[in-house]
Amino acid sequence: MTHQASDDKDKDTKRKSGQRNGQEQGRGAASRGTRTADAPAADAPAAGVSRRRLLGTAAVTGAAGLALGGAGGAYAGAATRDDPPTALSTLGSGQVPFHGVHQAGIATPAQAHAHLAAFDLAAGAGRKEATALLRRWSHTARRLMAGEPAEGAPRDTGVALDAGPSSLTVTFGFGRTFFGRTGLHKQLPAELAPLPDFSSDALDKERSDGDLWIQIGAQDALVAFHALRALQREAWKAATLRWQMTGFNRSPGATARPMTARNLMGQVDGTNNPDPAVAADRKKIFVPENGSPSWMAGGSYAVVRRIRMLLDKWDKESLAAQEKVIGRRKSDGAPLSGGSEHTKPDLEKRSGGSVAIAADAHIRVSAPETNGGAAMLRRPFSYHDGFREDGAPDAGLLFVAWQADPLRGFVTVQRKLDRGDALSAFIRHEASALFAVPGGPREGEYVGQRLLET
Ligand SMILES: C=CC1=C(C)c2cc3[nH]c(cc4nc(cc5[nH]c(cc1n2)c(C)c5CCC(=O)O)C(CCC(=O)O)=C4C)c(C)c3C=C
Ligand SMILES: [Fe+2]
Repeated sequence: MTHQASDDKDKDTKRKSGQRNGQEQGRGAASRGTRTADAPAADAPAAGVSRRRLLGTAAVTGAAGLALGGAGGAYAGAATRDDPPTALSTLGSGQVPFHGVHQAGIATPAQAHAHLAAFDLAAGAGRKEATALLRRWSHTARRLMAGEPAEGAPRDTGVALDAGPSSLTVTFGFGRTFFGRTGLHKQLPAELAPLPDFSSDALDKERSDGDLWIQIGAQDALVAFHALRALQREAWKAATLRWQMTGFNRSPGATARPMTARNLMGQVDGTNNPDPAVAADRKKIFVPENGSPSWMAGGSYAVVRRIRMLLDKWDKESLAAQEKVIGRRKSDGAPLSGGSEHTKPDLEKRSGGSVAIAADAHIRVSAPETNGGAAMLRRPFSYHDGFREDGAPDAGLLFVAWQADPLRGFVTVQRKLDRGDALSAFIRHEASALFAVPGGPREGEYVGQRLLET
């Protein structure tokens, strides 16, 4: 992570810096062409990709066999000069639409590269400046997601030239403090009430909260950085960076077949998530069309937690002990009650005189069944920001949880985890934020228009 306001401070013991897992990348990030903002894309490269059409064929490059991580995740074979020209990659051509019922970057399968950034409105900036900023940011996000260069002043940096849109998504949110600073108190959703304190919190206020939030995801690191930089520059004098965190996930094509991602503890992470394609699950993730406040229709609330993993401690545990902490097998993510990864955990099952999934196992304590149905869509990214003075990696999870109501999602579950999760001994919650993420913009709209023009 970088922290604009306190670069020097970062050199202290903490080495400040941000996650993910979730649904499998290989399942299609690369194979996704155009898709709706809330659904995975089809295979075909997006029509009209204009920044740079990804036609890098073997013939063009003169380097036959440069098969870069194709969609389905198959490892590149040893191609020969006689092979027919092959598109260098479908990875770059993946395009996610900016417009839609929901903003992109929520139901979109998590990409390999991410930036999370929070901004505060500058002193003296109010609703007018915020409105102009959201207009600028939306204009640029739409262009970049379509593979076009930024066109606002200052001019495009060129960092993403030659690359396709690479499934870039840019998602915007509003923090609680935004409403006071813009005089929009009456529009403040009750759901943005501050998160309660949890006993295991060790939060750094400087890396928490913020008036505005941007989540950027892309299958290419340069495309992701390009978007971050373009949006930061366009903040101009209206807003300044409060904190920024960089995250990553497995690259599409790294596994031979689509698989759920792993986190930096080595666990299969993201198995039991609500499915945005299922209507009943969608209700848990998104505010309904007739929801309140009306400007949040189709929106969602994002809880962001930077959770450092105590990896030196974790890595010393035996495999059996690690599996007991989570309640799942490390090799394939199967529940300890038996079956394979997607078998429903049997919380009652006993083996050898005790429950197969321990009373304090993470999946028991966090399961909707033990939390009155509370659920959230976890869409995290891993982070690694170097090493601390004691030699331990400054690494963990940028935990991003999406829900229609944080009280019925994150808060309920975290209260329970705080009291009795075996995983707590191996993690530290270091930063926290909650953002209202409005629904997706319709054609011709900018993000947040229904809030800012009420
Ligand atoms: C408050 C919510 C949660 C926090 C914070 C959290 C942190 C956290 N989790 C893992 C690793 C895994 N979590 C898994 C499942 C899981 N976790 C939560 C919630 C929080 N996790 C839920 C609701 C669930 C699903 C429970 C269920 O219904 O089965 C798993 C198992 C695989 C999976 O389903 O994804 C792992 C592994 C880490 C490492 C972590 C903090 C660093
Ligand atoms: Fe978890």
